[in-house]
Amino acid sequence: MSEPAILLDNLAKSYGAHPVLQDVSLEIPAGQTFALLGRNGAGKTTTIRILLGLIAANRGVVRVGGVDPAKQPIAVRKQVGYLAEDQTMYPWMTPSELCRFLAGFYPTWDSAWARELLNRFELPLHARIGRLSKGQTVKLGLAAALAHRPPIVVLDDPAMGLDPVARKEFNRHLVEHLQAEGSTVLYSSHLLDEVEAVADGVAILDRGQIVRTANTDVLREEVKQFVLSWEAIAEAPRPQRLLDLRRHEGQAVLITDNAANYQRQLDAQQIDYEIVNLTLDEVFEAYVIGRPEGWPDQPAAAAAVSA
Ligand SMILES: Nc1ncnc2c1ncn2[C@@H]1O[C@H](COP(=O)(O)OP(=O)(O)OP(=O)(O)O)[C@@H](O)[C@H]1O
Repeated sequence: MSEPAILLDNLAKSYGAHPVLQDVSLEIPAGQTFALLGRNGAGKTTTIRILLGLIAANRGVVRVGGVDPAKQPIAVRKQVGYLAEDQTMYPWMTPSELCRFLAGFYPTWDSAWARELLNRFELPLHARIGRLSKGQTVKLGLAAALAHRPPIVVLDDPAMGLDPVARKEFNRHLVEHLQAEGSTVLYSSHLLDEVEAVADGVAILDRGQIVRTANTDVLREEVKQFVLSWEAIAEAPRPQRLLDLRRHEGQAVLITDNAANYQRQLDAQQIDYEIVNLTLDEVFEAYVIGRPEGWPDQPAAAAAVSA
């Protein structure tokens, strides 16, 4: 098998005594678009900054295009197009001047491609960057990240602060680019619905740990909601991997990421249930805010627990 474009193995990072990443492992094959999902403070930016060699991990192996960013940060930056969460660009420059400036740093800078990206994103070439809207600034950041034709693209929450239409437009540009270039993309976000249209795979990061890595189709297939009567739940088996359990209007509403297996178990016991497909947003919520506690052992306990 060929080497993954991005590899993290057993990564750990603390700020002082505060652990931020613990045992983070991830492999992104070349050519894939991968979303790193997590709530605010989950550790997405920290992971990305380690990947780019901007900060060092305390433990673990990191390889970007086969290179260790802690040892060769410049070699990594040359093959990565990076859009930072909080990009600071010189406000007095124009997009056209910024491109000329950046071209000096990247031997592979493609001026014709840069110009085409600026046109495609409908950016004014000669307006001061400080005068651009938030959406235009993000698009300029994307153009700057892509214009040296990097094999790997890392985007830290690129759609943050954009309105829904601008986010869709941004994603459309991104998808078009990906189809044209075949780059590997790591994309951090907490906007699931949009990620769904773009990503081949996702990793869900929760409080510094990866709680699930999967292809988006697999996630939708494996993670489902079951609704059964609260009385039935006392007789029903507890799902092997229960992510959430709520009581709602006399019914048990539960989410498991082993849906096919649980369905077989319920069928075998002839327990009535309804099965509900979830959006990627709901899947994400089940992993990061699901509460699997409160499974009743006996009918008496079942009557006592309520959401
Ligand atoms: N330089 C720093 N010093 C101390 N703590 C930090 C530093 N940078 C980040 N942290 C802490 O590390 C944790 C993870 O932060 P990080 O920015 O990686 O999260 P994130 O998932 O990118 O969040 P967001 O979606 O809000 O950008 C947070 O608790 C944050 O306060």
